[in-house]
This record gives sequence, structure tokens and C-alpha cells, in this order.
Amino acid sequence: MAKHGAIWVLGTMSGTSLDGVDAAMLRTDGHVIVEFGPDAYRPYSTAEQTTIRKALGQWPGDLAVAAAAEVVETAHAEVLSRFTGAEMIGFHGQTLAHDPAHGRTHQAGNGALLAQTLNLPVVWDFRSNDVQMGGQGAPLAPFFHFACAKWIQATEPLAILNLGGVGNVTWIDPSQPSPDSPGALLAFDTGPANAPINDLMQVRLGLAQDAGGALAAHGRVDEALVKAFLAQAYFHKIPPKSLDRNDFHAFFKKTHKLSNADAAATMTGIAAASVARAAEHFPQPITRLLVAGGGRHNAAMMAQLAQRMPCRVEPIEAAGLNGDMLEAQAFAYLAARVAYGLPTSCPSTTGVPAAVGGGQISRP
Ligand SMILES: Nc1ncnc2c1ncn2[C@@H]1O[C@H](COP(=O)(O)OP(=O)(O)OP(=O)(O)O)[C@@H](O)[C@H]1O
Ligand SMILES: CC(=O)N[C@H]1[C@@H]2OC[C@@H](O2)[C@@H](O)[C@@H]1O[C@H](C)C(=O)O
Repeated sequence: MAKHGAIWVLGTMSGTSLDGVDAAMLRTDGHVIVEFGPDAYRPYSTAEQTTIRKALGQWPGDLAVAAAAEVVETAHAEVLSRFTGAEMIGFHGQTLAHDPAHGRTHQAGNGALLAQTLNLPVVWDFRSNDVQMGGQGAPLAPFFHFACAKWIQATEPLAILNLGGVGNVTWIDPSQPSPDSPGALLAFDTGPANAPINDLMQVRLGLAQDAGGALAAHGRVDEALVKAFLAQAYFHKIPPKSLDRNDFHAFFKKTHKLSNADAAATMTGIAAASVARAAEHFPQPITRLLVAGGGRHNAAMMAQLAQRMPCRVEPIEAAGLNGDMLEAQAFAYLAARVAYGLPTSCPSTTGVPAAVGGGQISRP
């Protein structure tokens, strides 16, 4: 039962693919989704992307990080000021570096500053508590995915896949009462998704992405490389487990010898094969994989997934959810949970030893 009233929260996400800021309103009591509200997207300009890219892998104290933070804050202030009616903000920021093994993670952008600029309480720094307690600090969307499974009135185990820069999947048993109930969730990063494809398009063709998967569709998947990719230690690790955007950078050098189309096809195949490998870790089989994130707009990626997965593969819109805004909505939901003292991660989502609430609250 809900202990608190439902509030309108404005959530934001600036993902690893570095394309821009998603913002979405959600009405929630921290347990159930009461209502979805409006959303907006604010792309980063090429210059802004370059500034953020220069800071990837760097920690606070570095000048590049300060420059990236300024870009992130400005872009967020701009898109968030378009909304009215929000009672609170859930601000994820831009992950620049993520090193859970050493208990550290950093999302650029100062929530205290945003609280002043927007005159609203801001919940931010969602991942630090989790990594400091020994968790992976990611993924955090799973608690929201559980609420989504309830909202669509799912009755059987299903999985929600997010194909952003990195891929992450949440296996859900919707018959459980809450996300931190034992056996309710299993979540982890599947492998690379769009990030290597974007990097390839950028380096070889000066383009931001393989729109619609058109280039990959003309290429041939190098299955030997896919197999070699899945032989890496990460794919044998028992979940939960998480990745940084550039964790497989070294491996992708092996695609340098391939033509543009074959390299795109192979990277797309690798992303899809990583998801199929992930499904082998699920506690019970699923009948339905709901796909969110930008990767679901890539037809070659969806075709590869359908070919490699043993179940139905559908864009999450098939269940009435918005696949472009799911992460922004997740951070609205998580902000309400933080404000209400509810946990946002647990052993089966981030590997943290006990359920924990992340985030700090800055008031104007
Ligand atoms: N029409 C399209 N065709 C092909 N790829 C697309 C299309 N639209 C989006 N994408 C891919 O999806 C990416 C954006 O996805 P999304 O916004 O889900 O990622 P993100 O939130 O930045 O990352 P993450 O979830 O890892 O933090 C783009 O950079 C691009 O690679
Ligand atoms: C450290 C970090 O920012 N991780 C992101 C990233 O992007 C996708 C995947 O890797 C996921 O682990 C996470 O974001 C989503 C929103 C999450 O925490 O659920």
C-alpha cells in the first residue's frame, strides 16, 4: 500500500550514447505509476558532444570534466524550464566515468545548482551510495521496470531490454509484491549496444548513427568475431554485472579490417548476440522481450534480435509504453522513491549486499 501521496516528478536522462537530454513527467507515489505526463528531448550540439566526449573516463578535478558539467547543466536547465507543474526533479546527469570495483562513479552536472536555477527540489547522484556499499551502481531502471510490468498488468515473467549506448536488461516476475522482494527482478548490462556503432559511423563516415540500421542491413555479420566476442570474461560472469561505455573498445579494433557495412553488421550482431547470451542467465524463461531505447529504431538490430532470441521481440510501444522516454521516466520514479525513503536498488539489480536508496536531495 502506498504510504505517501502521488506527486508529479520531472525525470531526466542524458545517456551514454551522448545524443542529448530526455525529460519526462510522471505522477507516482514511489510505488505505482499513477499517470504519465508530457516529455521533451533536447539534443546536444556537435560542439557540446565534443566537450562531453573529451571528459569521458575522467574524474572531477579534471578541467575537461568541469567543461562537460557546464554543458550538461545548461542543456538540462534549458529543457527542464519548458515544463510546468513538476513538484520535484530527478536528475541523472551524464555518466563520465564508472568504476564500481573501486567504489566510484561520476555523473556530470550539479543538482544543487539546478535546484536553484529551477526553484525545485532536485534528487541527483543516484549511483554513489550503491557503489560505495559494494554494488555495481547500475542498472537503476529495473525498479521502474517492475512498476511498468505492474502498469501493463503483466502476469508472466517478461524482460525489458534497453538498447542505449550500452544494453541493459531487466527480467521481471510481475507476480511479486515489490521490486526488492526476493525473486522479483534480475537486471544487468548485456553488452555494447549502439555506442560502438555510433563510433564506427562517426570515425568512418562522419555520421552520428546507422539510421534505421541501413548500413548494417547491407553487410555480413562476421560470426567468428561474434563468437570471439562472447568468449570474453564478462559474458561468463554471473549477474548482476555492469559495464562502462568503452569497456570493449580494444575488441572492436578487430573490426578495422572489415568493410563499413560488414563492420556495422558485425557490431549489430554482437549487440544482439550479447542479449541472447544474457537471456541464458534468466531465472525462468520469458515469452516476451520488450525493447526500449534508441536501438529499437534500428531495423537491422531488431531483426538480429528476433533471429537470436527464443521468444517474441517487440518494441515496448506494443505494451503501451514510450521506449524513448523510459529512462527519463525511470529517474522521475526513482526520485520519488528517494524522497520517500524507499530503496532504489537491491542485490538482484546491482549486486549491492542489501536493498539501498541512492541519491541526494538538494532544495532551492
Ligand atoms: N532511427 C535510428 N536508427 C538507428 N539507430 C538509432 C535510431 N534512433 C536512435 N538510434 C540509436 O540509439 C541511440 C540513442 O539511444 P538512447 O537514447 O536509448 O541511448 P542513451 O540513453 O543515450 O544510452 P544509455 O541508455 O546507454 O544511457 C543513438 O545514439 C543511436 O545509436
Ligand atoms: C553507469 C551508467 O550510467 N550506466 C548506464 C549506462 O546506460 C545503459 C546502462 O549503462 C545502464 O547500466 C545505465 O543506465 C540505465 C539508465 C540504468 O541505470 O538503468
